[in-house]
Amino acid sequence: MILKGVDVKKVYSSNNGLHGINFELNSGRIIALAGGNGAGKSTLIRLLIGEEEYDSGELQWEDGVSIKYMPDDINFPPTLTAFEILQLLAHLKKLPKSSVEEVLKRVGLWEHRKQHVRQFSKGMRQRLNLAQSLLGDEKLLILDEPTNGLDLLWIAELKQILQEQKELGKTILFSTHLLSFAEELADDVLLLHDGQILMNGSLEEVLSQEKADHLEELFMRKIGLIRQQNKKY
Ligand SMILES: Nc1ncnc2c1ncn2[C@@H]1O[C@H](COP(=O)(O)OP(=O)(O)OP(=O)(O)O)[C@@H](O)[C@H]1O
Repeated sequence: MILKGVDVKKVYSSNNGLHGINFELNSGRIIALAGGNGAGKSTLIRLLIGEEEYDSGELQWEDGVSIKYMPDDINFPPTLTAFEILQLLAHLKKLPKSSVEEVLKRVGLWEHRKQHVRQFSKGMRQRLNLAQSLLGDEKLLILDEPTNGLDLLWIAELKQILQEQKELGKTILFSTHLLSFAEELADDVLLLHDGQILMNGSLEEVLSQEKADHLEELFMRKIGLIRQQNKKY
């Protein structure tokens, strides 16, 4: 297990956030952190990468976990080229120059490496964002809504890229509100709703336990139940 979350609580003044969640993330898996708007996905990611402190509870990390993060948006310096940006990052991390070429080729930006980032489309910026997250050999790769701005071809390519990263021995956690995407890619799922966990475990187990064919069906069923319960009180 790479991480165990015990009663992790982070509540904002709005009374929203994460209300004491318990979960387990297993190593070497692709994990979907799924849920609708305001479910608490970004909040959890901020706690995992240490950008924010939790109010109470505990994150019990396996020894020596290093994290690489792909934010949902990066403001790259607009006057630098894609190559210059990645070269700078590789230099800071003492990575070989060849790693820059490798990741730029993998995200289809090698031909555009000499272009300034301000000329990039949203999808190209997102692929550069993905490329920076692929530089290095951190054990855990956390991606915040990685499909944002990607077209159908690149969403398919993203799935392959993340599978390749898993084959390299990494653990991958990605957030999404697209349950079909989560289902196509993930081994495990952590499904949040209103700062609570609806489901956590292997996708196969979760679906068979709940006798559902798809995550969406299961999600709608659970949400329906929650709404009914709330009506009663
Ligand atoms: N800094 C903050 N101050 C107050 N409330 C916050 C803050 N950050 C998040 N929240 C609230 O916490 C809840 C969870 O937000 P979060 O951004 O984690 O959800 P999310 O699952 O990432 O949603 P989305 O898919 O819309 O990005 C929301 O109700 C949000 O309004």
